[in-house]
Amino acid sequence: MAELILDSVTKRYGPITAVADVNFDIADGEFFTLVGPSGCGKSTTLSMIAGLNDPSEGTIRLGAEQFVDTAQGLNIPTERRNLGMVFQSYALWPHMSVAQNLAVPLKLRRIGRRERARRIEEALHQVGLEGMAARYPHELSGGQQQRVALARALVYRPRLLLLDEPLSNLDAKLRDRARAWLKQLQREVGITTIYVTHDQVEALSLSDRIAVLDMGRVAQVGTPHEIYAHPADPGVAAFVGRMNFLPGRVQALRGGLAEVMLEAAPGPLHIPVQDPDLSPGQKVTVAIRSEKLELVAPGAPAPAGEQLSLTLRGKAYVGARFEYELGLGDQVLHAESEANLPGPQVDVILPAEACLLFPAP
Ligand SMILES: Nc1ncnc2c1ncn2[C@@H]1O[C@H](COP(=O)(O)OP(=O)(O)OP(=O)(O)O)[C@@H](O)[C@H]1O
Repeated sequence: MAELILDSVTKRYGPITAVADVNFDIADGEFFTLVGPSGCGKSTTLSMIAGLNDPSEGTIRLGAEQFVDTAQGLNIPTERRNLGMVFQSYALWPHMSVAQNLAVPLKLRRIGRRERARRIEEALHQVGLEGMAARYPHELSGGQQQRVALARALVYRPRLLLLDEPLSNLDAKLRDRARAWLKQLQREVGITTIYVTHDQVEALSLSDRIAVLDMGRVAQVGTPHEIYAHPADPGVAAFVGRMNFLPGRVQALRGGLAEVMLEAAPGPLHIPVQDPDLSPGQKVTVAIRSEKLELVAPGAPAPAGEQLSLTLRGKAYVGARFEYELGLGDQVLHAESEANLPGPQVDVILPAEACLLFPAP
C-alpha cells in the first residue's frame, strides 16, 4: 500500500518554477531519496511535504490523511502532520540538556512525565547515546549532536521522517559511519523516510528508491541499481557515477545491435539497442562508465571489445587504484585501473554491453 502520495505538485515563485509537476508514491517503510544538482528543487519538495512551504498546485496525502489539496484550498499545518524532521543544522537548544531537548516535542504533545522518561531512554538507546542524557550539546561531538537531533525527531514516533542533508556537517570518515548507522536505525524503526542529498554515494547506499530531480522535474525514479545501470537520460547518467560521453552516429541497425561510428575514433562500435526509436543516420551519444573501460597493459592479451588507442593526459594514485585521464581527439575520458600504465598511449577496450546509447539533440 502506498503511504505518501504526491500528485502533480508544483511550486512557483513568481516567474520561477522551483518544482514542476512532481508525482511520487512512497511505500510504507520505504527509504526514499531526492537527489540532484543544487537548485533542482529537493528542499522545496521536502518542505512542501513537511508543511513548511505551500504548493502552488497539487495534492499530498499520507495514508488516508489529505495534507494538501490546492483545488480545495486544503493545507494541514505542519504541527498537525506528525512528522519527524532533521535538517543540516541540527538546531538543538544549546541551553538544554540532551534529555530536555528530547522532552520538548513530548511536552508539546502532552505526554506525561513517566512516559516521557521512558521514551527518551528508548530513543537514546536507538541512537546509541545511552548515558548521555544529562550532557549539553556543546559537550557532544558533531556526530553525537546529529544523533541527538535524530533521537529528537524519532522520540514522538512520527509517521514520516524527513531528513535534509543531515550528514553534511560531518567530516568524511564520520559521515561514512553515520550513513551505515542511519540505514540500520531506519530499518530497525521501520519508519518511512524521505531523504534529501546532493551526494550520490549517500543516495545509492542508503535508499530503497531514488528520485533524481533536474530543474524542478523528476528525471527518473528507481532503485539505486536501476538509476546507476539504466539511467533514463544523459543528465541522470552524468549525475550518478562517473560517465564518459562520446558523440557518434548510427550507421545501421541489425540483430538488436546499433552500428555506431564515433566522431573521434575509427571503426564502428556494435552496441545493444534498448531504445526502439533509434534509426539509421541518427546522432547519438555513447555513454560508458569510467570503471567499465578496460585498460590493456602493454604486451597483455586484449579482452573482447572495440579497442581504442588513447593519449595519456593525467594519472592519479588514489590508494586502491589509479585514475586516468585519457585523450581521444579533444575529448577527455576518465578510466581507472589497479595497474600503473605508462604513456604516451594507452590501449582501452570499450565492452559493447557496457555502453549505453542516448539519442543526441
Ligand atoms: N523563496 C524563494 N524565492 C524564489 N526562488 C526560490 C525560493 N526558494 C527556492 N527558490 C528557487 O527554487 C529552486 C529550487 O530550490 P531548492 O532549495 O528546492 O533546491 P535544492 O535542490 O534543495 O538545492 P540545494 O541542493 O542547493 O539546497 C532554485 O532555483 C531556487 O533558487
